[in-house]
Amino acid sequence: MVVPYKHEPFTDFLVDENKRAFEDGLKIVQSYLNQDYSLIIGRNRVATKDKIISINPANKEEVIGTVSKATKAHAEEAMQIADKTFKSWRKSKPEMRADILFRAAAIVRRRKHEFSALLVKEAGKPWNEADADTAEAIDFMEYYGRQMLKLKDGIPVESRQIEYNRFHYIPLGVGIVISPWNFAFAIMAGMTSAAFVAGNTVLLKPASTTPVIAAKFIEVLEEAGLPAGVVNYLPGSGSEVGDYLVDHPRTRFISFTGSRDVGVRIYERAAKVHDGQIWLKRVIAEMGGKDTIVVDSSADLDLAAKSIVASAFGFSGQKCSACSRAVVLEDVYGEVLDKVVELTKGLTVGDPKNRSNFMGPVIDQAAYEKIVSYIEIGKEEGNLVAGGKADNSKGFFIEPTIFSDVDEHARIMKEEIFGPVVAFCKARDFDHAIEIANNTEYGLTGAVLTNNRDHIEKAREDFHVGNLYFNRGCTGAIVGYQPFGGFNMSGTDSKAGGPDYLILHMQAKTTSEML
Ligand SMILES: NC(=O)c1ccc[n+]([C@@H]2O[C@H](COP(=O)([O-])OP(=O)(O)OC[C@H]3O[C@@H](n4cnc5c(N)ncnc54)[C@H](O)[C@@H]3O)[C@@H](O)[C@H]2O)c1
Ligand SMILES: N[C@@H](CCC=O)C(=O)O
Repeated sequence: MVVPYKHEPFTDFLVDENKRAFEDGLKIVQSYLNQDYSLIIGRNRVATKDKIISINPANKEEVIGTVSKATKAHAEEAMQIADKTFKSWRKSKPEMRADILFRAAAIVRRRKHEFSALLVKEAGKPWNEADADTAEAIDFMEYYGRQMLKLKDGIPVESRQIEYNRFHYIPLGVGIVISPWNFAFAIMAGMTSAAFVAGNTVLLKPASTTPVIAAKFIEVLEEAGLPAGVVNYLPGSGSEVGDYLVDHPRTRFISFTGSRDVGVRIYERAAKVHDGQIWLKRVIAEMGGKDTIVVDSSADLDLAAKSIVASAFGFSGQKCSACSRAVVLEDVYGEVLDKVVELTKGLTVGDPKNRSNFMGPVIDQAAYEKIVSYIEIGKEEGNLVAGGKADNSKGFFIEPTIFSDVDEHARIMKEEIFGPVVAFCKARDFDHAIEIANNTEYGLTGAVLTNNRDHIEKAREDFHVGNLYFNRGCTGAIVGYQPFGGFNMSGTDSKAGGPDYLILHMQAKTTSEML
């Protein structure tokens, strides 16, 4: 009997023992920096000449690892293996597949701080953010394993006396999992786990900035007993390997998390039926956000300020759920802004290997340039009241930045920046605040700070986001507690870590036997 699911607790780093354990994790990771990682295609480790070099975004000189880079030929070989493996894997017992996930979760839990330390180095995550990423990876494995056990016998349907009807779920086939770098462990592991525990085989293309954590995850799956060929590891260029696999006629589904533009491209390409293709591909896409915290006149303003700061600047604002817009009712606007500026001035930015730094770097040069260009746009569109400086001499560091008095239609109020930049906008009244909150093409997360019950109910009905929070920040959904995913251009309305997520990786079959 499997014990009921509970989310993995976060580590309290004020406890000396935990702090030391994390420092040990950093030492372990340091001992295996700069190793070479091969592609994994079926049973074969395939080393290529062309490499992806994963670097530490806080220290560009430090190489985390070199990773073989798949070509289209490797993608084709992996597709054939995955397709062949599907023939046996689809018949494997769901209990066995779930057990592999439970074992994998246990292995990661035992090496938790090592995995988090790797995220500090490879993704530039501060300790607490890295700890939460690893905890979420564990949660996804534990949760999806249990969901599979719930779904394995299907759902009861009615039968007449002359017949026996059954309704159960069967897997889809080969799935392409394309994951982002920002939850380099949790999202990559969650998408992969959901796909294979449902009985599919997988070609995993991790983000090119964080391929090493994905390689380590595959090692864990192997140790947990996952047969060769079920999950194949194929780092490579999105436009080359990604397009090839998305277009492939044997691809049955694509599970993608990343930016709006790449998501739309995949969605469009997947809609085309290629020669030899005998199904319509399914696309599960989780995309960007432009997330808003609304502060009502009745709110606890200290709580509001803390929530904005944590949601805007945690992990340097590089969360799809990050608060990049604070919409504040005019009578409390000045007070909230002052409090947020004050808290922000106390934040430290630096190498996340030192626990004292609240914020680390942004992920790479391209992200750095994009964010800096939005800071320049912000200077035209609002008043710079905190931060604004950036330094990429050693790593990609950008100060937490606040713009005040930004018009509701300004670009920094509409476009995803994906960095530590928040725009403040004044609302006339609560209805106006919700109108502003809904005025982007996204619909991922949002929060409302209020003590007005009518306003809570209005927001519940009219604030059109997949994850809406009251009297807290807008980041930090927990698997199984706050299923996560957005509306409109934030994706295909799926909910990762929710009770209906696994079904997206399966198809329902009805059988009816005459008695
Ligand atoms: N909704 C969510 O749950 C969620 C979660 C995390 C991140 N995100 C979003 O992800 C973005 C940040 O992540 P990112 O920078 O890694 O996104 P990205 O779109 O640049 O890349 C995501 C993945 O797609 C791959 N890719 C790139 N071009 C491709 C192509 N033509 N075909 C197939 N694959 C291709 C990349 O290599 C990477 O593995 C932000 O927009 C953020 O909001 C959304
Ligand atoms: N699930 C995470 C965000 C994932 C996207 O980056 C959160 O709720 O903050």
